[in-house]
Amino acid sequence: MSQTILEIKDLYASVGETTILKGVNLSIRAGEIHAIMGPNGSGKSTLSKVIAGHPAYSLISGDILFFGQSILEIEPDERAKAGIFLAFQYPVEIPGVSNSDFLRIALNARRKFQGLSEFSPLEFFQLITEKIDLVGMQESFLTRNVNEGFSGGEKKRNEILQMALLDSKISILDETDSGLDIDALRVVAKGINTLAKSTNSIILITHYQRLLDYIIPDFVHIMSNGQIVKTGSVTLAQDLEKHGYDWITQT
Ligand SMILES: Nc1ncnc2c1ncn2[C@@H]1O[C@H](COP(=O)(O)OP(=O)(O)OP(=O)(O)O)[C@@H](O)[C@H]1O
Repeated sequence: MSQTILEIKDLYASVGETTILKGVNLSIRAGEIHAIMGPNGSGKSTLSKVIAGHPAYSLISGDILFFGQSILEIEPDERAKAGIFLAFQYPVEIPGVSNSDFLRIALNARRKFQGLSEFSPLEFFQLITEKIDLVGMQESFLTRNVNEGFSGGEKKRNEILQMALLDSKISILDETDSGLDIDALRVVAKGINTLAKSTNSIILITHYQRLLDYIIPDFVHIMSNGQIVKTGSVTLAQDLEKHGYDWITQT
């Protein structure tokens, strides 16, 4: 059986006085793709941010193990360098920083952590020109400031470009499909499928079954009120599309 990359044990987390995650359990092995669906406000993004170590969220109890080691005391940037990647639902703009510099610095920080040599700007340029093809992005996006003036869909592609470069162990893609037109959805899904390997794992947070026509998950989880209330195969997403979330609470 393949190695467990991420294990979430009975996780409770809050924002201020409000408890949002109320006992999440999830285990993800190498080579697996997991989709997380669920109604608005059920805690999907919160779960992704807690895994990444976002400082706005406080852990109440439970644990998050990455390759068997608790990461609760590890800073967000160290989690990223160790191979936890989060593609944001709302990617941020960084004025004054070119996309190319940002991506090179992020990649070199990860490589340094891995004990690998850092890429020079020229070496990086050769690598990035291969990777932009994967997400169907034009070279001109590299010299623009990070996400500044990018359309919604372009920002999402840029997140997948980061994923392609960083070669993380677990990539959490929070509503990467929202804002993508039909052609872009196909391109991005193809890119994600290319990046899915037997040595890494992917969590797709999505509202739409159509994404799962292109990227077939091994498991579909439904989150409701801060917990995973149902787990199944891709047919669970198809059933949801037909019957809506009320069907879950009635079954
Ligand atoms: N920083 C915050 N401050 C206050 N409330 C928050 C914060 N982050 C999350 N919440 C609340 O926690 C609940 C869960 O939010 P979350 O974004 O995790 O849901 P979601 O399942 O991802 O929703 P959606 O499908 O709409 O993106 C919501 O009620 C939200 O308002």
